[in-house]
Amino acid sequence: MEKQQMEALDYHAEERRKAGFDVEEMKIVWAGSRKAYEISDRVARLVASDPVFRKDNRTMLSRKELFKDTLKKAAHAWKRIIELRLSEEEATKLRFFVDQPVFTDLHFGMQIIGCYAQTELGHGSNVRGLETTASFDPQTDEFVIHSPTLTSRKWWSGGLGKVSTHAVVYARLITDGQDHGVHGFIVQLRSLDDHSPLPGITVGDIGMKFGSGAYNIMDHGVLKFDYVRIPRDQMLMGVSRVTRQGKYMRSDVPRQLVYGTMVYVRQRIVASASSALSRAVCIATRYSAVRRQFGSRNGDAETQVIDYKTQQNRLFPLLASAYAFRFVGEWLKWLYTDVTRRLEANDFSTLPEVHACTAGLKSITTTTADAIEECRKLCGGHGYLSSSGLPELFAVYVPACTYEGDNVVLLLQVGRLLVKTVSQLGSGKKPVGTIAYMGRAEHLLQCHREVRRAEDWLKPQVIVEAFQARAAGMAVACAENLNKFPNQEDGFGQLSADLAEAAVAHCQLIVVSKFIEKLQQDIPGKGVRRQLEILCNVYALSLLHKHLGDFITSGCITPEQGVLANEQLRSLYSQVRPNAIALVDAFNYTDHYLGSVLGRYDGNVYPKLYEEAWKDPLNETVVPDGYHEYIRPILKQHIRVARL
Ligand SMILES: Cc1cc2nc3c(=O)[nH]c(=O)nc-3n(C[C@H](O)[C@H](O)[C@H](O)COP(=O)(O)OP(=O)(O)OC[C@H]3O[C@@H](n4cnc5c(N)ncnc54)[C@H](O)[C@@H]3O)c2cc1C
Repeated sequence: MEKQQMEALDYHAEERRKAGFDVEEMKIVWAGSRKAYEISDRVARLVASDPVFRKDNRTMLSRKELFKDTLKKAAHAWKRIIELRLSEEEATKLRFFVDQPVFTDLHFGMQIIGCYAQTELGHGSNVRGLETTASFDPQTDEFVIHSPTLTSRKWWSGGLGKVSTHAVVYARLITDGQDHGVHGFIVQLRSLDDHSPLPGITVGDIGMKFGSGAYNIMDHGVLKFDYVRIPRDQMLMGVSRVTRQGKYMRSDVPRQLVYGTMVYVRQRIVASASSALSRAVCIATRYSAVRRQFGSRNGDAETQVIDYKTQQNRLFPLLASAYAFRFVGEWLKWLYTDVTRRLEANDFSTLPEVHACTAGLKSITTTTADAIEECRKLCGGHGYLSSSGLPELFAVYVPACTYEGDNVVLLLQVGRLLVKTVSQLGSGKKPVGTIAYMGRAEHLLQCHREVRRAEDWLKPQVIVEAFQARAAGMAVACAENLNKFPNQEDGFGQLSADLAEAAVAHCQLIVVSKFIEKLQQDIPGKGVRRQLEILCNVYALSLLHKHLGDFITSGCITPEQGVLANEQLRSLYSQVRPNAIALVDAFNYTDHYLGSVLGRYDGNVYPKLYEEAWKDPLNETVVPDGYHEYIRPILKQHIRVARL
């Protein structure tokens, strides 16, 4: 009886019954392990049931209220972590599900709060262009930090505006009048007694950012130095140092050590991409199964919009991408361990490739921003409401395309490595890691794909080779075109759009390959592997269809084979369709975390949308503020032209 009642409330019950695989087992695959799943499930429910973590009114708060609410949640999260004696993994999950990060999060129990101040008003991507100076004064054994121009003011640093007491500041190191380029310094900004700025420091918030709620929870800051003195030992002296006499010296510690941290940070970014994308896809999929438009005959129900092939063609590749990004993120965790081990053994051989690979993956997985926007459109008009959760998700996610390296700038770094690899092919130097296939470029470009029927596109080997040949073909074409320029740097500039496209092709190959490798692992649970195979093929063939021009121009497939790939893709969509709701249930998101009326687990969308509308502050009164001043005069024609 109880089950019947539950199902009566579940508008997706029929959809869930259709699933051809074990959802509980898929949840474990998604979480990474049974233990990770159990922790995540428990902590998500804990957060969802705590009224302090409520966030349904977030987009309506003023900036000040929002900032204070964020601090309150962070303090409460910390209290719960202590009271419940949560492990580090559980505490991390708790902050994740609170879904409102603040700069104090990582700092509880510490005496200072730090931020990272590199970007300036005038320069971000071009770090060499930074203007803040750190001049050594041998008389006092101090550095003098100064902002010489308007464009040298630090800008964008998260946590700087109102919260941080200290910053790692990047500035041009000057000793004895000589400029040694940009180095890091630890600078105290605010008093530890009353939080007021120290002498010579001007600091504040840079103002409202894109969207309601969203990243406005964070105090990104502006910072100006007016000859601020810091002791010499506050320079970060890992790779170079300044002696008491003011002599600049490079240490023998390899500069490549910084790569380890970078791989870690980018691995986190890729993981967040799969979280944000899966969230948007979950909302759009559930709503697409509830929403009906057209198609009713003889009094039958209208068609669920998820049954329209155009909806599937837009939605299912995004669903497949969420899984693909999850698995490439898992692989990056392994890569980080591998890099750390190699660095400890002074083995730097794979670093250029690892650097390029993580830069490129950061760039292509943060296209999630476009995917969130597509999910909003997939939800039609209601997707544009704040209560759909999608506008805020988009606004909070979209800067990921810019921070930690502008995506285009990163792709160009990958492109450079690709053409360098091509140019070294004849020298006997073997490409390694994800770029190893370049060693077979000649073979890949001559060889033809064995595809005669649509089903031939289901063979992993065929897919991988097609992606390898496309990436190799584009890199070789760039290298050949580059050779036509007498000056290489001019060539890089002129060909930069092609280089970025070649980099995208290389990175998509990595994601496809890692998905296929995941399928070679032991995957228990009825039908789970089968669903993942379908999603993997959807991911690969939808990319192939989208970039068909690249594949055909590189000569790696024929136009007829492209048509067969599309035919196969349509058949795959039909196989995803009955499993779609279960595939998003496998993300195991609570309604609290999703924060979307459209994405509710029970699909009970319309009464909740209606209810939400009445919560808007505009509806607190039936006659709005401003009626007497501005609406009534129009209606009564009392406004005189002179007053306009
Ligand atoms: C939400 C958010 C949080 C941030 N947090 C921090 C922080 O905590 N600390 C910090 O120091 N900074 C932070 N930043 C700053 C961030 O790191 C920079 O904005 C980023 O590196 C991009 O630099 P930019 O703003 O100078 O962009 P620009 O480089 O000015 O980009 C403008 C355009 O020029 C293009 N472009 C630039 N160079 C090239 C090139 N060589 N070839 C082709 N095209 C090019 C870009 O693709 C882009 O389209 C944050 C930014 C945001 C949005």
